[in-house]
Amino acid sequence: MNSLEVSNLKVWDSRTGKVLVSNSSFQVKQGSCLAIVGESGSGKSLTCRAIMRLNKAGLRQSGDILLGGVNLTKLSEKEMRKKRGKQLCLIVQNGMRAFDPSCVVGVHLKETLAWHFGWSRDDIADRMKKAMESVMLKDPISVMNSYPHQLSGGMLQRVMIALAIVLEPDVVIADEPTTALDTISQFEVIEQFIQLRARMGCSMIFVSHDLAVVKRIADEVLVMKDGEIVESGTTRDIFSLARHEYTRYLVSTKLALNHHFKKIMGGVSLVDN
Ligand SMILES: Nc1ncnc2c1ncn2[C@@H]1O[C@H](COP(=O)(O)OP(=O)(O)OP(=O)(O)O)[C@@H](O)[C@H]1O
Repeated sequence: MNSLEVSNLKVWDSRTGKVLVSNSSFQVKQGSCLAIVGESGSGKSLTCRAIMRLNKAGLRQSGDILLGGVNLTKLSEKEMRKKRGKQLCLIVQNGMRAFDPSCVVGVHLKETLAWHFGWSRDDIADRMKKAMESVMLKDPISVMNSYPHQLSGGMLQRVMIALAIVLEPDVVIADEPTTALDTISQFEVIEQFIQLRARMGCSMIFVSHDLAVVKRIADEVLVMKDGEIVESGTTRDIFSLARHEYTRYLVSTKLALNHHFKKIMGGVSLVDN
């Protein structure tokens, strides 16, 4: 069964008429993780934001997006707002952008959860504390009382994952969630994403330019180039039997990089090849 079905998605710039994502169709199976890969500017973020219906005002979109059978493109903005967070959760690259810089993190979390569930302040604090502890945020109370700029990028991403644990969405969309992090935080945050999926059984779209991460986390892969899907398949097939020249280029570049890394690290590998 599919959690999410995207059919003939097109995104274009209404001012210039330029098509930025064209005729894109794909599905995310219940409980599985679909990675979207491709070079910068290939349309990965626009695709994610189109699913959330959060692209900038100058951009238009057409096509159908079914979430659990409900066509999101037919919903009013009010109905869509109820879906965001509770059923469809977007975790972005820069955690700072997800939070209001003028409020401590706890305010944002309480507002989001009170709006979706109407829980009491104590209930929210209790649930968030447990979720934060489960993603290795050691002092949840101090995290909730901190302004976003007082927390590291890795901590902010973990707060977002903790929020997703409490919201229990059907689909989590993670748009390059580790790109802005240092290597150790990247590793830790990826582990939390893997655990999030294992624990909640949610479906996931994971955008990354890092094929080692994709290999670790994704069941299926979608390769985008210039706003089009050029190839899709299981992660195993994409890495071993890529048909499209561009996919082969991506995979071979990664393997060459890994080979180099292995050489300078004396045998430690970034990705199994
Ligand atoms: N608001 C906008 N108005 C016009 N063009 C845009 C807008 N946002 C993005 N684009 C263009 O759409 C194309 C796809 O952008 P998108 O952000 O989806 O790329 P991406 O694959 O996510 O890249 P990256 O890996 O760098 O994040 C790019 O050429 C970009 O310049």
